[in-house]
Amino acid sequence: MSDTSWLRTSAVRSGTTVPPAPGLLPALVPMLREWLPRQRWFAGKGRPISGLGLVSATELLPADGRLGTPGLLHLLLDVHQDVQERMPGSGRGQPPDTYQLLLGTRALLPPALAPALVGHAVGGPLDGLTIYEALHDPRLTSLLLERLRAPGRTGHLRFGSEPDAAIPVGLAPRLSTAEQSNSSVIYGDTFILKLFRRIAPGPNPDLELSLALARAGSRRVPAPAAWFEALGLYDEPATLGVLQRFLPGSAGAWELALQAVEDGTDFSGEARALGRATAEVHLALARALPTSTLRRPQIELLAAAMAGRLDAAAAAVPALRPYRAALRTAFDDLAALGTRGTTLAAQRIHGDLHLGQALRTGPGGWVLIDFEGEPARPLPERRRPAPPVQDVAGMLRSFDYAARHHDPSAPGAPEWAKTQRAAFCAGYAEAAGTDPRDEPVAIRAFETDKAVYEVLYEARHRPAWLPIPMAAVRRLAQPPHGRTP
Ligand SMILES: Nc1ncnc2c1ncn2[C@@H]1O[C@H](COP(=O)(O)OP(=O)(O)O)[C@@H](O)[C@H]1O
Ligand SMILES: O=P(O)(O)O[C@H]1O[C@H](CO)[C@@H](O[C@H]2O[C@H](CO)[C@@H](O)[C@H](O)[C@H]2O)[C@H](O)[C@H]1O
Repeated sequence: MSDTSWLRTSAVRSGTTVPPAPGLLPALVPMLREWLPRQRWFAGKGRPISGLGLVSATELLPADGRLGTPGLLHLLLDVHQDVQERMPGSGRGQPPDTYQLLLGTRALLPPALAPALVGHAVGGPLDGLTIYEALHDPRLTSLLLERLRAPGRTGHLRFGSEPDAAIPVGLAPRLSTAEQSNSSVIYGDTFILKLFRRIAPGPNPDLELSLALARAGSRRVPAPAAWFEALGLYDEPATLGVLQRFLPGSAGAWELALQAVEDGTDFSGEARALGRATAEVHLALARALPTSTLRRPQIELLAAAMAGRLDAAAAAVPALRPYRAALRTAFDDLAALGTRGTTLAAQRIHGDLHLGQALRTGPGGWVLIDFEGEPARPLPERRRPAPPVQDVAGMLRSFDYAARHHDPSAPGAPEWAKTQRAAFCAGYAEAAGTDPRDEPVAIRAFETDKAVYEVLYEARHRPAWLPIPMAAVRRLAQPPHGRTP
């Protein structure tokens, strides 16, 4: 029998490593070690886990040990991994990543885990309890919604909501099957709860920006209704989850674009509308949140960071190495802008804009989601004002992805992508009053930076997709001529 006393602990300070003493957590550790890397949202794939440390454990529903009665355990867990290049800036002494886990605990036999939960066991029995991924258990995800309906604290968890959020009782939950970096539960086609998997101190921009936009009256984002965060563990609260309006029947821009490529139908009207929507979001963000001006030192720093990311990506992905010098010129040209006295306007932006982040609620009715920024970058960096052309470049890259998805070397791909890219920029210019194509140096630098990120991302997560950003790398390595796209 294992000791479950740690289950009653409301929090353990960060930095505590799992003691090699008897107890449920030490017994759970080998199972989590094996289970974590198999999860879609686990960002540290390919690097061995060298240690796990408990940051906090909160029982949202105590496991009382009665047969079949589930308990809900909220864990924040530090995952230490052997150092290997991951993103620039990472090196020896790299801090652990903190992950959020929601675990169901159920006494077994009889009844054993319901068939729907069997494939989601983490392990056990430990102290008579089987441990499983709670998000597959509707009893537990319903409980989570109930908790969000009632603002207040449980241990180190604080639940908050918008004053006018009307969250009905009894909405049926289902776990989203979308390929995503986090985990989402949909409640009755009315709300969607995103649970951030990798946690950092400070407001998560997905909540921060969508709340600012919704409060400013923007209809280009699903309005947040409630959220929860970890308190008292870091200098600042850490956002753990956000409940937003679900857009039933919406269609993803990525799927619509792929369909258009396959059918050979025109997508430029939608691309133009998407450009307008992006510009509207940028204008609203610039009004609602702080802006800044990037001058020579900041522009040089920006270019140096891009060059650093290129070096780190080239170290990790050999296919990138022959293009490194040529790609580098894009960043040198950006730095030269600063040297010549050009300034760049910076503001809060989406930070990881691509077709997968836009949902269409009707013809031309685009809504943007997932304002988290690039998940691999540190949170303070993701919250810093940046030139809005970064988002434009992200979307331009995405049209290229859609064009090459079926066949990376399809002869029609460059032309299809070029048409959509031009339409997107035209739509953006209509709403913003400034045309991103008038900033070719910045666009090329950001596009190159994004393509480099994608090479690393695909090498890690979807090696079969690597030829898509590699085609862009070859294009971007050519000397620039004139306006983009
Ligand atoms: N408000 C919403 N309404 C409808 N579907 C949504 C909504 N928010 C997210 N989704 C769906 O969930 C998927 C994943 O959401 P996203 O915020 O991008 O998660 P992640 O950051 O984990 O990648 C989206 O691609 C979309 O299909
Ligand atoms: O949506 P996420 O926040 O999880 O973003 C990550 O995953 C994306 C893929 O799911 C990745 O996007 C890349 O692939 C897309 C097609 O699947 C394509 O539309 C994008 O242009 C391309 O960058 C994104 O980079 C990554 O951060």
